[in-house]
Amino acid sequence: MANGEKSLRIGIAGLGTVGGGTLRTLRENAELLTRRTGCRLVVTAVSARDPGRKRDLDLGGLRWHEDARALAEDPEVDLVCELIGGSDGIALELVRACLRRGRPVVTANKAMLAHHGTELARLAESTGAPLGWEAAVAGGIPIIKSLRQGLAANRIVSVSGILNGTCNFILTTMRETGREFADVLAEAQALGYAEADPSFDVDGIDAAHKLTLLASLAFGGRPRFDAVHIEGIRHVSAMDIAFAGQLGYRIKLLGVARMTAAGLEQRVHPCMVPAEAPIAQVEGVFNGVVVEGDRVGSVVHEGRGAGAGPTASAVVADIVDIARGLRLPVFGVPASGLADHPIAPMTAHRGCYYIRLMVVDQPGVLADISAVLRDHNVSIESLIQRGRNPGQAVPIVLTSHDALEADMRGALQRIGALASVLEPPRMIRIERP
Ligand SMILES: NC(=O)c1ccc[n+]([C@@H]2O[C@H](COP(=O)([O-])OP(=O)(O)OC[C@H]3O[C@@H](n4cnc5c(N)ncnc54)[C@H](O)[C@@H]3O)[C@@H](O)[C@H]2O)c1
Ligand SMILES: N[C@@H](CCO)C(=O)O
Ligand code: NA
Repeated sequence: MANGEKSLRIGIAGLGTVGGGTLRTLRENAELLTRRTGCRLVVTAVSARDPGRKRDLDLGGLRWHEDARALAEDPEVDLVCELIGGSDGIALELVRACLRRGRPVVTANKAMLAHHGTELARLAESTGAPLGWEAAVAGGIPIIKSLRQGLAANRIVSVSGILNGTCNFILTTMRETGREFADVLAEAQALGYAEADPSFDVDGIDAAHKLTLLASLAFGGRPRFDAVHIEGIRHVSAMDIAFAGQLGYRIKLLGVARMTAAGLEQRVHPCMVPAEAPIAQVEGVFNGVVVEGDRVGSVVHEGRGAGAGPTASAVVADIVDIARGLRLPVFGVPASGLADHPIAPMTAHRGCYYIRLMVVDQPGVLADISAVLRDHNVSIESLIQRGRNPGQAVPIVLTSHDALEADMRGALQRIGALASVLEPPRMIRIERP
């Protein structure tokens, strides 16, 4: 607060989807926010890359910084919102500079926190500067507050979620319309959901950034992005979406973190989830996170995970916390106490699997495939082979009982090498969150 007057002066770095939404929310809900915090939340300074760009925002009377890092030094700023993005570069330099001098920071930047979370948490703790990051995971869903505060009594068993709105929008639209992947991606980009580099969305990287942070908070460990098993949705085909429907499943890109006997399992990949499960009902750009606690049981969170309004909702909530004087450890425990959990390799994962093979329609093919599965301890739960096309390619779909990933991979390698199997096998894990 400046000179004892009841105001908190905010500097915003980055005036894109989230920065613009934040400025608007602070202005349009100003009176309400003042009543809730007891002080005026007033934007005094901004920085964006292109001062000449036409924006639908009134920037009159605001201090303009060519270099966002100047916000860390601006004497008319008490709190900085870092809404530029990118794991390194200006965003990281700005946040470091603010925390070093004890200036509060609110950020939506999951990439930066997934890569530099431990360092930034230590820095924040060393100067006592709050670092808010509710907007970084699942946009408007208050999942960070839920884990850090509401569920603080629980030993967390698992966290599973739809953490990328772009992928969920694409998968939902593909299922509903039968449209192509690339066509739907362009629409998600136009709607402001996608990352600057949309491969971050569709290759699962953005979801992995968010999972890294949720796992850190849930299990009190250092954020370990490098230890997440990541697969994206580029290879999910219309045929697999249709078979999932026939089997009573929907395909979702899930992030799952849980503590197993082999260590912390962190994985992001397409999953088949039962169509009636709460997470399967989370559609379009919505995100959903299911937390399993040892006391509370299962808690389901759902809401908008991307876009200007929902993300600004989370950014401003963090500003409100800081204005109210709330100070909480960045990852739920003091930074010096963050554990170094052993990491479970993906080959140690156990679960059920969907396998689709394109095979030559001829006698003996199924016998060969089931022999390989038997040799690798994989037990078949169900099998679909519909239609006939003698001598030509037909799909065979199998689902397995509980199996070890290492066994499944071994089996698929041998099955893929059979002369009667015409394309690389497609495998999608079945999950029941
Ligand atoms: N869009 C969403 O729905 C959403 C949701 C949650 C989190 N996020 C995160 O929020 C952050 C911002 O995302 P966005 O969607 O608003 O991106 P955006 O591209 O719309 O906005 C980023 C802004 O930063 C500005 N910028 C770039 N380099 C700069 C520099 N050197 N100095 C000052 N400004 C600079 C750009 O000009 C742009 O206006 C990212 O970390 C993103 O991952 C976005
Ligand atoms: N690109 C992200 C934005 C929200 O973090 C998504 O689609 O979910
Ligand atoms: Na959130």
